[in-house]
Amino acid sequence: MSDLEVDVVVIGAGPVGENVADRAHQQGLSAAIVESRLVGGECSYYACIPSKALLRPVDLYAATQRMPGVAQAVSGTVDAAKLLARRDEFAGEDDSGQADWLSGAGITLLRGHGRLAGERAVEVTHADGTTTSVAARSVVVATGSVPVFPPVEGLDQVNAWTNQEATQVKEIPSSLVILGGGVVGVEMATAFHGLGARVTLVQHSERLIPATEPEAGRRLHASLTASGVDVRLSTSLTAVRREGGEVVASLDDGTEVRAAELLVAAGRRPATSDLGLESVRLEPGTHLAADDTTTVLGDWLYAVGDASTGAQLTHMGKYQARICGDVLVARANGTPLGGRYSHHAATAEHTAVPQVIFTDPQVAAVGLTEAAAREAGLTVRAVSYELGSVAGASLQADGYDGFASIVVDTDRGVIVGATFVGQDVADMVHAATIAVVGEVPVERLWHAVPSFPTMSEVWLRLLETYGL
Ligand SMILES: Cc1cc2nc3c(=O)[nH]c(=O)nc-3n(C[C@H](O)[C@H](O)[C@H](O)COP(=O)(O)OP(=O)(O)OC[C@H]3O[C@@H](n4cnc5c(N)ncnc54)[C@H](O)[C@@H]3O)c2cc1C
Ligand SMILES: NC(=O)c1ccc[n+]([C@@H]2O[C@H](COP(=O)([O-])OP(=O)(O)OC[C@H]3O[C@@H](n4cnc5c(N)ncnc54)[C@H](O)[C@@H]3O)[C@@H](O)[C@H]2O)c1
Repeated sequence: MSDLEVDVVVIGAGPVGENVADRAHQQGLSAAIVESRLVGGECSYYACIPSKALLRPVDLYAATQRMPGVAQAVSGTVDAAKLLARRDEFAGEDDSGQADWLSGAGITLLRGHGRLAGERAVEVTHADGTTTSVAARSVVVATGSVPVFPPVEGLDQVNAWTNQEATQVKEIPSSLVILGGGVVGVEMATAFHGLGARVTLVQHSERLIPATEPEAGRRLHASLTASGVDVRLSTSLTAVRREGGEVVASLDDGTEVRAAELLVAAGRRPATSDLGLESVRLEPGTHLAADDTTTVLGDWLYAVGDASTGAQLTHMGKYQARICGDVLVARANGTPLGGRYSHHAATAEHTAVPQVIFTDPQVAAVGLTEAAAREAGLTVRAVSYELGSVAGASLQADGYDGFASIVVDTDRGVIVGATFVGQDVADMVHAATIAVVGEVPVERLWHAVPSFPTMSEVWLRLLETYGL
């Protein structure tokens, strides 16, 4: 006999888990959610929200420096204490508001560590050691991810920062070494450099943000370097030690870098090691392979968000969550599941994952890069255009540096990928997302006239460059 019986139990109350529980509950299913730390998850306290709260003032300041007449008005140094206080307003480590929201929504919150205990069963271990057993028609894993520590000598002995210490920083250190030039690495380099730290970024591959178009990494590299960040490409950290309070990082080019702190931003792994996966014959520590309906096993085990094989982004996790909630409801009601573009298939995971990297320049992209499209066997042609040559961009900032590119599937005449790099491009990617998801023929896009003088005029230039 279980302590609690519900239609659905979700393990992990990050943004993704919360959305599954809410979506299913709003359509009549009883739902419980298990959380071992803070309701709201990594995103709310240690990732998306605090990082963007740190980055926005840096971004704003950079923009003023490209505007004669304003640059002089905004002189002096950034008041880091005020910015950290503002960050705390967004991402203080208090989840009472989110917990209240759950209870107001009628979802049962179980605080503790959740583990699968066989099919359709979850055991929750609370902080005081007591347990609650939950029986559910469906179990959803939404446990998120944790940082990876590469095998570097001494790395586990220097109190290295992860994204948690970086985003919750109480005082800006005088200097910071960052291991990893992926998304976390470049965003945190931008934030900490802008807030006054001397930053060294170590990346073992030959470019920054390697998953994006190569030109995006090149422009970002040039900009970070010009602003004073010491970027070491094709370089690995071989050993690290603390000496007199400082971190001493030994690099494989024979040099050493000294800094007050070291941030590890070398990727993430799913938080599935201690989840009882062995009780249902799944491999602990692996990403849970979910199909397009978010189902992992039979009609009862589901996975969404960073713990699953989907994209590691909040908006994509929440998209999977909406699909998962609707699949749970359909199965509970005996309704057949719909197809590719129904509410029951996370189709965009394959074709149209958008992402914005909040650096200076911003990098906003959706769908496939040219290389990824070719690897997928598509026949494509990519064209690009200097954003600074568009009237809207040159009005936006003096010396505007940026570019846009589209990847066109020439067999079907539709865009399968787009990238925008430059100041204030974040919101431009959604138009591209609509074009990719809608599979709008480029001939039809010719009639989507961008307003003058906006940066979206680059769409017209891209289509002209393509040959329309
Ligand atoms: C520095 C940084 C910045 C980022 N910025 C962005 C951004 O700007 N935009 C974007 O889209 N994405 C961003 N991301 C990625 C984003 O944070 C993740 O994709 C998102 O948090 C995934 O949500 P989730 O709900 O799957 O997992 P999480 O947010 O990690 O939540 C999982 C929750 O499950 C709980 N949990 C884990 N195991 C158990 C268990 N066994 N029992 C009970 N509870 C458990 C955890 O305590 C946690 O609260 C960023 C990531 C980092 C590191
Ligand atoms: N704005 C956003 O959307 C945003 C912001 C931050 C994070 N995120 C998400 O969080 C996830 C994790 O980000 P991340 O930056 O930790 O991972 P990542 O996989 O994007 O980047 C890690 C980088 O570290 C490098 N690296 C790994 N081991 C190394 C080593 N030993 N020495 C030197 N370099 C090494 C890799 O080459 C890689 O480029 C990403 O998948 C991303 O989607 C998104």
